[in-house]
Amino acid sequence: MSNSIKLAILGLGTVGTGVINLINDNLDELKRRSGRDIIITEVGTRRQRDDIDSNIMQNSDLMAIAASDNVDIVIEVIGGTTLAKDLIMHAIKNGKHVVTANKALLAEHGNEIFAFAEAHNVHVAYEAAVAGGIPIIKVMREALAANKIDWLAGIINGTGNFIMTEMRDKGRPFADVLSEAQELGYAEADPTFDVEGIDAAHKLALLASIAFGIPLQFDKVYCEGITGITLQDVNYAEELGYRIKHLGFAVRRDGQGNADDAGVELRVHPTLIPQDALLANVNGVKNAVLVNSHPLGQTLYCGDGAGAGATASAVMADVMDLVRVLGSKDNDAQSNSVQNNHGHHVPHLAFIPEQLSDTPILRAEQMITGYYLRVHAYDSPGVLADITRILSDAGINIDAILQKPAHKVGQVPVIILTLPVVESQMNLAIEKIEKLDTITDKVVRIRLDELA
Ligand SMILES: NC(=O)c1ccc[n+]([C@@H]2O[C@H](COP(=O)([O-])OP(=O)(O)OC[C@H]3O[C@@H](n4cnc5c(N)ncnc54)[C@H](O)[C@@H]3O)[C@@H](O)[C@H]2O)c1
Ligand SMILES: N[C@@H](CCO)C(=O)O
Ligand code: NA
Repeated sequence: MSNSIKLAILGLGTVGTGVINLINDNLDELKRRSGRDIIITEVGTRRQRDDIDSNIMQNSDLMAIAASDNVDIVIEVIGGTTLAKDLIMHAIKNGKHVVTANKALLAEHGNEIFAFAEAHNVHVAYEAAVAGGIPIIKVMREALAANKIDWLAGIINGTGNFIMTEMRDKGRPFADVLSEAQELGYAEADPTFDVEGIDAAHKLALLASIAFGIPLQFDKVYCEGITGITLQDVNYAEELGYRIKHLGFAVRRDGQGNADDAGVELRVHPTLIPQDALLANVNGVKNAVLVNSHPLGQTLYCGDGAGAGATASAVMADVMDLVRVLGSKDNDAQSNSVQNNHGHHVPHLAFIPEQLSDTPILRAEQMITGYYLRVHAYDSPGVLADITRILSDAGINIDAILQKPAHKVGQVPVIILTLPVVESQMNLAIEKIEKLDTITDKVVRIRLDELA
């Protein structure tokens, strides 16, 4: 067995450069832990860079690197879903293990990529794709392997959490904080992925698959971002003892006796959560994932969700796992039983592929959540009674009501918190409220979860 493990890094942006720096900084640590020399042999870059060690081959032909004999593990960190996919498929075809941070690619094409990797007896590792440096993939696939997961909720976009935190704590404008997140290397190449919730939806699709043993179904994730959140709602929520966080939820529902309503909820959206909940106090670029499993109960995993160092940490954790797989492959090859190699790594989606289930993903109207409603009404007698009657007729329980002083002459904002309700019922109730003569604007609604 050769003592060195040869890495190729495709893409030298925030993450690719972070990986080079990590290897330089922690070379001894990596060797002491793995027993191997971890060396970068090739990098894929558009232009020659003079800050790269002259022993590393720089090449703008990334497909050639993906097939190179001088590479054991290909690290894909160019991003995107076209060339990145071709490169990963090419690497797999050429017997290379792959490490990727690319959640967009895996959420959209992961089923195909993982099947292709299984067929070629190699592994595609993706710790960096979800919650940055937090080892959530490893925890859920390995440490929680004996549990049945009932639900998970997480702050899984660092850029969004950074923006919401800075807006709330310092009153900074949205666009300013987003620019800073881009400078710090947190944001996606197209930052609408961060602020419209798409990046969180990509990650949620991955988390849900490894939680419940279902195929990746990004297209079925209900997705709302943070662009519609106003400081006014942030402040009202705080007044009521809640904080607004952008969260992803994957929840198993038994349908309460109705088989049609049994399935999995997959949703990302701003959410009011109690101020004293641990997740409410995860700020800045930090991510956190709360997992409720049986018999363990609730566990919380927290750390930096984006940035060069945190992401490189996750990429290299995958490399270290693959070093062991490569070691065992060498051993298997010696005993002519490469097939056994399957047994040396965890299934891509945590469950063996033939056991993935076809549990349905519930439609938005079937989702069950509490609500924060902001209703603007003329300050006239009976208006509050009309609103509460509509809600109670729809079987919606009110948890709290706050009537604020008029902000325009004669118009008062009324804030209502509800207990969990099926979305279709809430839609009907809001439609009726908006038809009242005393209501002046569209009802603002934000979901609410006690995280119990
Ligand atoms: N930045 C983070 O905090 C973070 C965290 C987790 C995951 N990710 C994911 O990691 C991946 C990379 O993110 P990043 O932040 O490093 O992006 P980036 O834009 O900083 O880096 C990508 C690099 O790839 C290069 N590249 C693109 N196409 C190329 C080509 N054809 N040939 C050569 N080079 C090419 C670009 O020039 C750029 O330098 C993305 O999939 C992203 O979603 C990023
Ligand atoms: N843009 C992503 C990078 C980490 O996946 C974020 O801000 O969370
Ligand atoms: Na991670």
